Amino acid sequence: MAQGHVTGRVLMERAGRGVCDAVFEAWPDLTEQAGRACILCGPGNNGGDGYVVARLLCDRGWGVTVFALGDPRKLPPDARANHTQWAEMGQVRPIEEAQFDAETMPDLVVDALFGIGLTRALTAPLDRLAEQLAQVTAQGSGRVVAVDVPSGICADSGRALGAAVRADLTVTFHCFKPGHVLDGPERAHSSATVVKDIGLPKAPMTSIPGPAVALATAPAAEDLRKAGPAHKYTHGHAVVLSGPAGRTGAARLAARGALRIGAGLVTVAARADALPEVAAHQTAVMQRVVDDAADLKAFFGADTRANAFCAGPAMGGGAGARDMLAELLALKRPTVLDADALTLLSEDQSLRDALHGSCVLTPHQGEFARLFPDLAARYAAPPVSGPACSKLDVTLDAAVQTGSAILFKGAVTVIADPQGRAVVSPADDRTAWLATAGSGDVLAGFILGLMARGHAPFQAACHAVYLHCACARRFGPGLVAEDLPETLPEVFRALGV
Ligand SMILES: NC(=O)C1=CN([C@@H]2O[C@H](COP(=O)(O)OP(=O)(O)OC[C@H]3O[C@@H](n4cnc5c(N)ncnc54)[C@H](OP(=O)(O)O)[C@@H]3O)[C@@H](O)[C@H]2O)[C@@H](O)CC1
Ligand SMILES: Nc1ncnc2c1ncn2[C@@H]1O[C@H](COP(=O)(O)OP(=O)(O)O)[C@@H](O)[C@H]1O
Ligand SMILES: [K+]
Repeated sequence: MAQGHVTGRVLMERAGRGVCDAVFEAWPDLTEQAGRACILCGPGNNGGDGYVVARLLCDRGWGVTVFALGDPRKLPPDARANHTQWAEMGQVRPIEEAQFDAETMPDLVVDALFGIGLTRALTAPLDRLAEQLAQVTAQGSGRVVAVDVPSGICADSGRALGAAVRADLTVTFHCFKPGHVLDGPERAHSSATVVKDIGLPKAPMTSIPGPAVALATAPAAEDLRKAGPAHKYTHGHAVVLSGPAGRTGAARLAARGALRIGAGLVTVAARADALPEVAAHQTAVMQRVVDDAADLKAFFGADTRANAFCAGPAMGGGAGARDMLAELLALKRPTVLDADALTLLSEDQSLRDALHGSCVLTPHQGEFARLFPDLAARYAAPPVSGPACSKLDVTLDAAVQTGSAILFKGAVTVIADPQGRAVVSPADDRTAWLATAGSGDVLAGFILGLMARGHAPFQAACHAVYLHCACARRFGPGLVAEDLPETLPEVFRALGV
């Protein structure tokens, strides 16, 4: 397991030390007096990390019991060396003897059964142990720390391959793996995950391994700045197609988002009967009567200054909306497709065929399933072997299928483009406040505004998701959709824009 000039043995030592450090940082009460720990060690290098943790806790005076899966003589070399070192200090008992109940539960259980090498579901007695641990910790006894990944969870996807350890804390090394940040249809298997640096090259915590996959990062301030001798058209003209009277709120939210993110001009295009409603609520946003597809073509077909469009939020269905969408796609300009536009796309193959490389589709889970039933079924099927199908995989496939950028919303959002680039935006307690009516409409407006400003579709989508989450984090609890555009100036200032 050598990596450059650092030996695998050194990395394993650092990994074990990282686990101990993270445990005492997370639970300072455990530093007050030496406690009791139970370490579950697997047949690979994850188990090797476990033997290091056993030794380090023992050095601190802890009472340590180690249970091992399989024959330790068959461990890979670094893990075997750490097993040998531990065997001079304490016992190793077969995993079959392990069991957990509230009376005998130690202060700390270390899950070092499997890490990134898990290939299939846990079998007896491990599935039983995972279940016992979940029951005992749910009653408030003991704490479980997972080394690298909770055992039973696929590190590539975050999916449970059957039974899985439920950890209070997961300590991973060098950088997050996709499984730490993606969510699956199953419940989360770790309450918290921390990354410990083990001295490998490349800055930790900024990327996740795999082909061109990264965590969402802040846009560079200069990418968002307005400077120099510009006029409003330099920053683009964004157009939002509105729904009918009584349903214009979604388009107005998107328009406000586009304006705040810096589009030079924003127009809401609405049917004549809906226009007074739009006008009553907007000042800086312009309005234009667009009753049908012919109007759309007449007003915007030749006017190439209208350089980005958004269709879908509360737009409605039916033949009129369908024809409008067909006309819009024929313009081949940067276009965000959300909500009702996605439903129209899922019902009409000719619309789908008209998608192009300047489109961004922003489905939530239900819309994704309507648009891509095969991919959704693959994702929903309970996985039994690794690497399991992930939200990342299906978003990348959807981007290839449509030839457009796909932004798959949810607590965790994944953005992918047809060239195979992908970005994952992780969830936290603050971004959970984005689960409020209209926040998706604002996100569509953010993407629209950035595309109007000249950002390429994939980049606009990535920046918009980051800024959307940053607004939620900055505003905090109580957030409603209207707050998102109004928080953007503060977020811009914090980024140095
Ligand atoms: N990379 C690095 O730089 C560093 C890595 N480090 C550590 O190494 C860990 C990766 O180690 P690893 O590759 O040895 O894999 P690991 O997770 O121990 O499991 C493989 C073993 O499990 C077995 N097995 C799999 N599924 C099974 C099942 N359901 N039921 C039963 N058996 C099953 C599998 O057997 P097989 O599938 O071949 O039959 C094989 O024997 C990583 O997560 C981190 O903790 C750190 O030290 C820091 C530096
Ligand atoms: N736990 C969550 N569940 C659903 N959406 C969430 C969650 N956390 C954050 N979000 C974000 O909130 C937004 C909701 O958008 P959407 O589902 O289109 O709602 P709406 O149509 O009401 O605007 C998306 O950007 C999504 O990523
Ligand atoms: K583990």
